Amino acid sequence: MAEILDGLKVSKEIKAEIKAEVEKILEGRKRAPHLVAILVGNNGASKAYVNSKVKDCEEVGFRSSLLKFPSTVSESELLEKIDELNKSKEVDGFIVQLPLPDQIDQEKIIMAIDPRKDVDGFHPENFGKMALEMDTFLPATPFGILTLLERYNIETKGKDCVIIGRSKIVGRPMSILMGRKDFPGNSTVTLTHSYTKDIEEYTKKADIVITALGDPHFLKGDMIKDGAVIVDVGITRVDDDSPKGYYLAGDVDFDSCAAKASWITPVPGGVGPMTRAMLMKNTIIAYKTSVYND
Ligand SMILES: Nc1nc2c(c(=O)[nH]1)N[C@@H](CN(C=O)c1ccc(C(=O)N[C@@H](CCC(=O)O)C(=O)O)cc1)CN2
Repeated sequence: MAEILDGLKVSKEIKAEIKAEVEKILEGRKRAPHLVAILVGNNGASKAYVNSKVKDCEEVGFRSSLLKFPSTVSESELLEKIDELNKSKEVDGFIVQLPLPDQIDQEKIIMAIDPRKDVDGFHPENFGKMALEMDTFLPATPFGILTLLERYNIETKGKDCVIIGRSKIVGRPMSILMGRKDFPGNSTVTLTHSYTKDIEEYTKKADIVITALGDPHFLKGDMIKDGAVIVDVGITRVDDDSPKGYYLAGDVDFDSCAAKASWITPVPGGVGPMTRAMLMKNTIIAYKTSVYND
């Protein structure tokens, strides 16, 4: 039976470490780190994620601002706001919550963010630096997974790692990070996706499987090998009769995989809270490296 990679517990530890760091910083400086979040539209999950990021800021002692725009907002309005945030001496980092409505070109928005304030690590300059093993902001979800593996001392060196899903914010950066020359990394990585002929052929041989496809209960126990490490990034809201009206489903069929794996992340309480904690980490890095906060 697998042991749990407890993202909720580790995220609390990380936030406590950041809080202590902020308290120390504030002894000698004028202002707290400031994170701004831009939320466009009414997507229920996006609203919940952004609100939880604001709550995390309060918890660690950051200042936060939530800027809400209607789903009809124009691209130029958003670009104007981004320009303002780029120039502001009061803002250390900001994020634009994804996904964005269809009329907005996501790439244009990401390209407009000053890489020094891009605490999501999505700007091509930061993505490139990540690939080149240079110091930069790592995208929060992959950063969270690496940190979770590190805190549980999961060996990744020389392991076969299969990633399912090649999204720009999770699967693709994760595939780069797992193959980098630092810890945790040094894995042999296979990035599988919708055109992979037989995913099972890969997952059955993998020491580490990271699923990020958003297909509830996709990965079953008979698709993995004994002792594998299973990391579940998927969080899908599935409608049900509960008071909330939905439950959260991971990509992993938890019971059948937990029976065979050595380590496994739960949903909720695994990768999600780690994503939030690493955004706080990136924000304090942005604050410390900012030219404006002395
Ligand atoms: N600008 C960004 N947009 C999006 C990102 C991102 O990193 N930057 N990632 C995802 C969503 N995401 C962060 O924004 C995110 C996902 C999940 C969680 C989380 O805490 N999940 C909890 C369950 C929460 C719930 O009850 O719904 C868990 O898994 O335990 C936080 C953030 C897409 N967009």
